[in-house]
Amino acid sequence: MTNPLTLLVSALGSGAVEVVDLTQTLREDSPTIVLPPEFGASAPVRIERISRYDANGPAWYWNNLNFGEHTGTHFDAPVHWFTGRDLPLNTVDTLPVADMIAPACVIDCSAESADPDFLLTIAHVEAWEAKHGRIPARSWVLMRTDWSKRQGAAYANLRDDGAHTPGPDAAVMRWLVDERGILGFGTETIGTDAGQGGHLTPPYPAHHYLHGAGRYGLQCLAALDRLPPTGAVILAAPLKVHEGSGSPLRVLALIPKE
Ligand SMILES: O=C(O)C(=O)c1ccccc1S
Ligand SMILES: [Mn+2]
Repeated sequence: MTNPLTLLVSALGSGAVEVVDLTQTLREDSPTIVLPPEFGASAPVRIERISRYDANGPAWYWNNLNFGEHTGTHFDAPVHWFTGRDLPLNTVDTLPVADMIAPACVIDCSAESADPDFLLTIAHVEAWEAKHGRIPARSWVLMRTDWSKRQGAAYANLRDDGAHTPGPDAAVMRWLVDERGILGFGTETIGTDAGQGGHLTPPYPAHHYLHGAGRYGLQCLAALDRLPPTGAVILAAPLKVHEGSGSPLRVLALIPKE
């Protein structure tokens, strides 16, 4: 039998499988989640040059990096939320590596997301399933909003009462986890939850139900408009940080070309 990895390498070489980068560049101006002022805050991204072929290092260029775990395009592990705090293998350094490669279902909510407070519901997902088939267990569900096309303040979309960005409602997150057994939920926005998700019941339902079931989140994704509704395979391997709750990472999609 042909080694399936040989087939994959051949398909990559011939262009039969395209690799798409779903990652936003991690920069000093990468936005971080804004929580109510009484809570701790993520550190801003710092890229501190150590040397660049100069007196501090004549033949080499390197930097010190300083950033919060939940910055830029990043991965949420179950330990990140209280509902997942006591689960086994719930940190980025212990979660099963087999979960780092998985298929994706992409739900296009780009039109609806003209309303920054749009919430994805079960009805939206059932309408998607009527066209594309049932969401397979252990799949990523990626909510395409085209929010990654926004720049600066329009991306964070902060108002006096916090961020206004689209996301899932509580019922759909419970349903995706309990009835479809998804591996995780991914968004283009700064959180897997809607910007006003703290006012839903339970608060931040994507975090609540995903991590309570030992499932994962991906945030600040890009280029979801380049993915088909089904058929893509996602590579998402967070940094192996001791007892980490999440990490910035490179997220890649393998897409079969017709
Ligand atoms: O996981 C995140 O980046 C995120 O959205 C978040 C981080 C910390 C506290 C609350 C939230 S809601
Ligand atoms: Mn996060």
